Amino acid sequence: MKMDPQTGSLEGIGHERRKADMRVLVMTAVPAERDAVLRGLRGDRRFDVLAGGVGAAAAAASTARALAVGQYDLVVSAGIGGGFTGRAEVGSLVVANEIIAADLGAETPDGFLSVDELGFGSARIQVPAEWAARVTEALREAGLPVSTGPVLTVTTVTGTAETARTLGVRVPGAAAEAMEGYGVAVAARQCGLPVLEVRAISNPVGPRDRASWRIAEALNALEAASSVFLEVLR
Ligand SMILES: O=C(O)c1cccc(C(=O)CC[C@H]2O[C@@H](n3cnc4c(=O)[nH]cnc43)[C@H](O)[C@@H]2O)c1
Repeated sequence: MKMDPQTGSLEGIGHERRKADMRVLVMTAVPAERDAVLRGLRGDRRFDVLAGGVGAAAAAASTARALAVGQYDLVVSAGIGGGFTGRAEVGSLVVANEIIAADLGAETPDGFLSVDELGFGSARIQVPAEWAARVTEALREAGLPVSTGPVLTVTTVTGTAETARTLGVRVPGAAAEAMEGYGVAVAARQCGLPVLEVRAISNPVGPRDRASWRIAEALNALEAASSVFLEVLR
């Protein structure tokens, strides 16, 4: 099946054909996330779900390897993540409208310069608006708390209020942070495929308190979201 990787447009493709043909690669970081997604997908053969490792480099390499051997129409980065206070609460879901490598750039005495500003490509990858809207709406209709916004990919989990503030200023409207989305998205883009990122929020972005992370709750939300993928990613 052919799809415009920028817009994700499926125009001209009949519903029945889409249903039959769509193949989706879901990339998580760790096995616990992969297993939550697999539970939600209930063995549907249109989806392959892999745990590609923590961080953008492992995610990009694992995604590229999977895309080299399989035929897919859509790539999804999925897992748990940190939520920006006031944008995404613990236990809720975030669907990315943009995937941003938030610390890819250069520090200067006058502040951070992104790779875009440095003239070395882009730290931002757009999610096709049609897909982001469709998935957000379906999750909401399923009764799951969900928001849409930029999801940041960071190399270091934020551990202070100051860094949380800095990131929020760097990317106005930032909804969540995680560590893999940009890597998955770069691999997908190089193969001409559209990408989505969905995060289940396990912790607030801010002062580190690992003991308070609600991982089980987030994995349950990820499982519930994945069961919605069955209906909407077709
Ligand atoms: O300990 C466990 O049982 C467990 C189960 C599932 C996942 C984990 C992880 O620690 C996954 C690491 C993964 O989580 C993302 N993440 C979560 N919160 C944040 C955050 O605040 N900032 C950045 N990344 C976050 C990240 O994508 C990691 O790959 C443990």
